[in-house]
Amino acid sequence: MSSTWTLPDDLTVPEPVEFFPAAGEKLPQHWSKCFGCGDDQPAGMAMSFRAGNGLEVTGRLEVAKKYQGGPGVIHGGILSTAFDEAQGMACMALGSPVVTGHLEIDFARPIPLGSVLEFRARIDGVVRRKVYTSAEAVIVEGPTADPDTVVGTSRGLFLTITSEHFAKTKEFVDGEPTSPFGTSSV
Ligand SMILES: CCCCCCCC/C=C\CCCCCCCC(=O)SCCNC(=O)CCNC(=O)[C@H](O)C(C)(C)COP(=O)(O)OP(=O)(O)OC[C@H]1O[C@@H](n2cnc3c(N)ncnc32)[C@H](O)[C@@H]1OP(=O)(O)O
Repeated sequence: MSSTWTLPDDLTVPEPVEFFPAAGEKLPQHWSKCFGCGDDQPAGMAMSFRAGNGLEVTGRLEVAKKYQGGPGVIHGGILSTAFDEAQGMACMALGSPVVTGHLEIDFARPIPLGSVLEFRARIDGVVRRKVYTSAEAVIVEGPTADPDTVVGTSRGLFLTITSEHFAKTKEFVDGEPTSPFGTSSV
């Protein structure tokens, strides 16, 4: 791995908000039209998430045949999207919407089509509006499944935002969302 990623000295580690689900419970979608997790997005990746301990979440992705990059393996952009989603969902523990500012991925092992990936993502700490996150992925089902072998890692900086952030792009939403703005923040 080659990276300039470093955690700042003034990092603080927040407590999850009180309405964040308990460990093992499902997380709500942040936005039903989301390509990563929305159930109102037929073309999407349909990722699902559960709360972990503290500031960690776990996510699940079934690697469909349409996600192919090289012969028989996942496209790197799909894996990057899944990390983006997983680390964004970890930020739900703050109770504030976020967007990705910076994301960097290491692709450690080939991931065959038909695998089921588990993502373990967490908030490492915050500085003002900056949320530092990291994650790993393992294959939990499929021909090369091994929950102890990390197949990809990621580090990402997310920024907390207000609902104003999406005011200018609201008119471009495709169709009527099943979960409206206001209840679904990003
Ligand atoms: C239990 C129920 C809970 C319910 C509530 C929870 C709701 C759900 C919560 C969460 C789920 C989310 C799941 C999402 C998953 C998918 C996410 C995506 O894919 S998002 C799409 C891609 N990203 C964009 O489209 C952003 C585009 N970029 C921007 O809009 C801006 O650049 C933005 C907002 C990122 C920053 O702009 P500025 O004007 O607001 O802020 P400035 O002043 O520039 O920066 C603030 C600080 O951040 C640093 N910064 C900003 N960008 C940086 C970067 N790229 N690298 C390093 N530092 C950066 C700056 O240096 C500054 O640092 P200094 O405070 O001064 O120390």
